[in-house]
Amino acid sequence: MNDRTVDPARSEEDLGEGGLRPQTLADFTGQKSNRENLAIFIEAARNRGEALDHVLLHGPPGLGKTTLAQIVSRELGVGFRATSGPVIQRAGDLAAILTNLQPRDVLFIDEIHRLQPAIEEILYPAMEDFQLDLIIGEGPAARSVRIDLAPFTLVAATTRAGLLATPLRDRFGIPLRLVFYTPDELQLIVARGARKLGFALTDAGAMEIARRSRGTPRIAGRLLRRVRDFASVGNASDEPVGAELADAALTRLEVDGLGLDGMDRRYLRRIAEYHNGGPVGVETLAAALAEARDTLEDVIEPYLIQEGLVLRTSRGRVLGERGWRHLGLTPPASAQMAQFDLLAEEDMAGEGEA
Ligand SMILES: Nc1ncnc2c1ncn2[C@@H]1O[C@H](COP(=O)(O)OP(=O)(O)OP(=O)(O)O)[C@@H](O)[C@H]1O
Ligand SMILES: [Mg+2]
Repeated sequence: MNDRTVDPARSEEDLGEGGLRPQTLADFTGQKSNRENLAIFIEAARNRGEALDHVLLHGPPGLGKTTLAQIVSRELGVGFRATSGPVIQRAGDLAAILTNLQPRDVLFIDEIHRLQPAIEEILYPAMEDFQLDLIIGEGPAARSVRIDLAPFTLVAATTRAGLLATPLRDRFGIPLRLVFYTPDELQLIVARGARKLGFALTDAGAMEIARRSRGTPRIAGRLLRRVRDFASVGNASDEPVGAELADAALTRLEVDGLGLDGMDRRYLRRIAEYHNGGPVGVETLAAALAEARDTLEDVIEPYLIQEGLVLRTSRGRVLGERGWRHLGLTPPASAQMAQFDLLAEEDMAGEGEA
C-alpha cells in the first residue's frame, strides 16, 4: 500500500517533506476561508491575552492538518506540544502532558479519533474548565482529586470527524474542515517547493504536477521530488523542466492524467466489471481489493468521490459517469438508470452511507 506514489497517507518517503512545510499563515496556500477565520481568531486571542479556543482540523490525509497546527502555535507565539490518540495509553500519560503545559500553549493531538474512551473522558473537563479530575488509589480508599490546569488550546486532527463522539466534537469552538486544493493552488505549492529544492521547473511543468496530485499537497511534494529524479537522470540540458518531461516522468510512475494510480483504477474497474457500476457495499469492495475498509474510506475514496468518479449512496458505491469515461468504458443504460434513482434517493436521505 505504501509504495503507491499517489497515496496521500504519510510514508517514509516523505521524511524530507518537513523542509517544504509552510511556517506561517501567510505562507500557507489554499484553504482560504479556514485561513482567514483562523487569522481573525488568533489575532483576537492574542489581543485579549487568552488561550485560543480549541481547534478541530478534519479532512483527508496530506491536506495540511499537522502543518496548520504548528502554524497556529507559531502565530500565537506559544509553546507546541504534540502527541497522538494511539500513543496515549493511560490516563496518567495524558495527565502528565496536561499538567506540564504553560498558559496558552498549544497541545496537538493527532488522530484524535483513536483516543480511548476512558481517556477521552479526562479530556472533557480539561477542555471545558481547564481542570483535571483524577482518581487516586483503588477500591474504598479511592478518592478523586481536582487539579487546575493552565488555560491551553487543544488542536486536534482527524481524518474521520464522523468517528468522534458528539460530546468531544462539541467541545471544539473552532472546527475546520480542510478541502482538496485546486490545481492553481497546487501549482503555487509545487513552484514554491521547486524553488526551495533549487530545481528549475517551468510554470507549465508545475501545473502538470499539480493537476496530477489528487488535490493533495503531500502528493504534490512527492511527485515533485520524483520528477526531479527523472529530470536529473534523463535531462542532459540545462533547460528548466517543462510539462512534457513532467508528463513523461509521471506516466512512467503510472500516475494518469487525473492523478489516479493502479490502485484507484483497480477500484473503479472492480465496480464496473463485477457489479455493473454498482451499487456495491464498501465491505465487499474492501474484501475484493484486499484493502482495509478504513483505507478505502480515508485514503482512496475521498478524491474519487470529490471528482465525481464514484458516488456514495445509502446502498453502496456507484460508478459515476466520469468514472466510466475515465476507464474508457460506456456506462450501460441500466447503470445510468440506477444512478438517477440513487441520486434522487440520496437527495432525500441527505448524507446517507452504506
Ligand atoms: N497549504 C500548503 N502549502 C504548502 N504545503 C503544504 C500545504 N499543506 C500541506 N503542505 C505540505 O504537505 C505535506 C503534508 O502536510 P501535513 O503533514 O500537514 O498533512 P496532514 O493533513 O497532517 O496529513 P495526515 O492526515 O497524514 O497527518 C507537508 O509536506 C506540508 O508541507
Ligand atoms: Mg498530520
